[in-house]
Amino acid sequence: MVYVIIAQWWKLPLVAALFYLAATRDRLEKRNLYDTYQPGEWPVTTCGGSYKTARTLDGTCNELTNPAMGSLGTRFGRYIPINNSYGETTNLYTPNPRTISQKLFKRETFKPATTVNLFLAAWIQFQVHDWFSHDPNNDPNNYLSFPLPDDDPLRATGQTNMSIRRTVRESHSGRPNTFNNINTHWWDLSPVYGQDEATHAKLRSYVDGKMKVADDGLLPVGPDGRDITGFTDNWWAGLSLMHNIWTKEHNLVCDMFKKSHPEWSDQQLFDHARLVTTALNAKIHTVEWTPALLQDDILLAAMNANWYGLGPQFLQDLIPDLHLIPGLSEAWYGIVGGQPNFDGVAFAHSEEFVSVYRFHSLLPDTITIRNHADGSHTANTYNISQYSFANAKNVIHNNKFADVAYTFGVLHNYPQEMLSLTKPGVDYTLDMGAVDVLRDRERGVPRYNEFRRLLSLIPAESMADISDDPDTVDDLSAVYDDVEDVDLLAGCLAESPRATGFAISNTAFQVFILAASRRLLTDRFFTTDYTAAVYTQEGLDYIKNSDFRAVIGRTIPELNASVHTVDNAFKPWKV
Ligand code: HEM
Repeated sequence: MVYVIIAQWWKLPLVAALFYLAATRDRLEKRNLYDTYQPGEWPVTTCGGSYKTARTLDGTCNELTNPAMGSLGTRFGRYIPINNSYGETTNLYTPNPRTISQKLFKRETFKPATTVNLFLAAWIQFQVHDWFSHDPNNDPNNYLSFPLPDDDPLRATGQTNMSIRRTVRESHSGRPNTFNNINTHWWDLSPVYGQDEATHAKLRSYVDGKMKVADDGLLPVGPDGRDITGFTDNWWAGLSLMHNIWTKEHNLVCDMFKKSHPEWSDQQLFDHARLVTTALNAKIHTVEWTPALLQDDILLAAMNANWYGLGPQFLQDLIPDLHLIPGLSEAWYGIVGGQPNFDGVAFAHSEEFVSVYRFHSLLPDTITIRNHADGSHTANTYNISQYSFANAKNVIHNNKFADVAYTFGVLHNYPQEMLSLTKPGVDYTLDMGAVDVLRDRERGVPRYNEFRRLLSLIPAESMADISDDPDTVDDLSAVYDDVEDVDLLAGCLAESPRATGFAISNTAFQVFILAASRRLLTDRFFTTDYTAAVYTQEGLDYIKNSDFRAVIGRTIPELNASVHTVDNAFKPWKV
């Protein structure tokens, strides 16, 4: 099939745009999926227990022809050819990552986003932790180190260099380094449930399938000041909120199943509740979160098609899916409940996928808690260090839980980023802008223009091709001598025009197109086993009839009215 690159595809009429996005996805699936395991390298795993009808803790035994696929600790894949994925060496520090952070990422003026609330940021980091993480401790014996620019304000303190630990990696002869995902790749709510027996055992009450909560109904807090839950790296109040909400939701689903299946064991209740809670989370991300981030009619239709299919429900009900023509079947009935498709490559998240989720600019400098009853501001304001890591507990436990959640629902201020972060256990201050840039270079994610070429987009010939805003072009030109040097993150943040309503660039969007379908299409529990036999009909109906407003309303009943003032819980609630 001939593929013509249409730079501003969002200007096409709806149906033509949907065809174009489908063709783009098909092209990306054919050209941009690469396994970093060579034949014979995949770990060997055997399956036991209830793996056929329940998700395993470590993600093994989802794809039964390769039970290690997507499991805890396996390698990231790539969306670019393996030979293009060598980490940078000669230009690793050029231009200086600190210059990019200070000159391009540090915003001087306040830029409020008025169309989404703070749940949007908390939600995506929660999902990111479900999908991936590199080893947060990195390599204590191996540092990346570069001199600070001459005019850097940090020089006044006597500091001359900036150092960060290298990512933990595996070296191979004759091919690029690979990096392991310390989480399961599957979309399985592992941050809530834990991914190893020891962690998981601490989280379970072992009564009626439920997860442990303290007397106040919230997650217990551990001696390190963080909630006792499955994954707490880069912890902050937003993550605590998400983990509490989804733990409560799991327990409510257990109540539902306990009523209809009083004979079920604790484990049966847990397994079914996990399946339902996990699928509901994936559905909300697909048909609510993504359309809130990318507020565009074409995108809304495309995301709904991924989950529900384009066919009207009554026709889908009349004619069961016979899976006769796979592509057509998926378009008409949706991915969920259909046949899996790996496009010949084992499922794994990719380094390029990690790169486009570097959304640190979504974080607010301060959060002022508001009273959910009347919208008034309380006296409790927290800056980043006060709402992050162990301090997150002060936000959650020194305020009413409903007030914190309400604040996230109505807050829509996204001012500056965190360019001097102190992380417990890390012996240096993190400039997250510089770190984000350097990590991509270290892990062999190409610079902006090369990335575009490899993902079938037209590369920029000059800085003016990246942005149609003259000030942005000037800023880029002040830092980069050559358009080929522009880093992926810098280019994506600068890129315009964008599709109407899009909070991300069209370049980053290519990765979304590929990954959004793939993480559903390759998972047995979203495809062949998304059935009443595995989930129960009650479970499938529960997923179908719920949205994020329903989850918030159920888990924090005080907010049921507030969250229903909007048609999508990620849009600012009306005060
Ligand atoms: C206060 C909240 C947050 C803190 C304290 C935080 C901190 C960090 C730190 C310390 C790292 C690792 C840096 C390194 O590579 O050495 C990191 C990585 C990352 N963060 Fe955040 N972050 C926060 C919020 C967010 C949010 C809202 C997102 C949105 C998606 C996000 C996305 C990422 C991604 C994609 C990575 C790369 C992960 C990897 O390398 O596997 N973070 N963050």
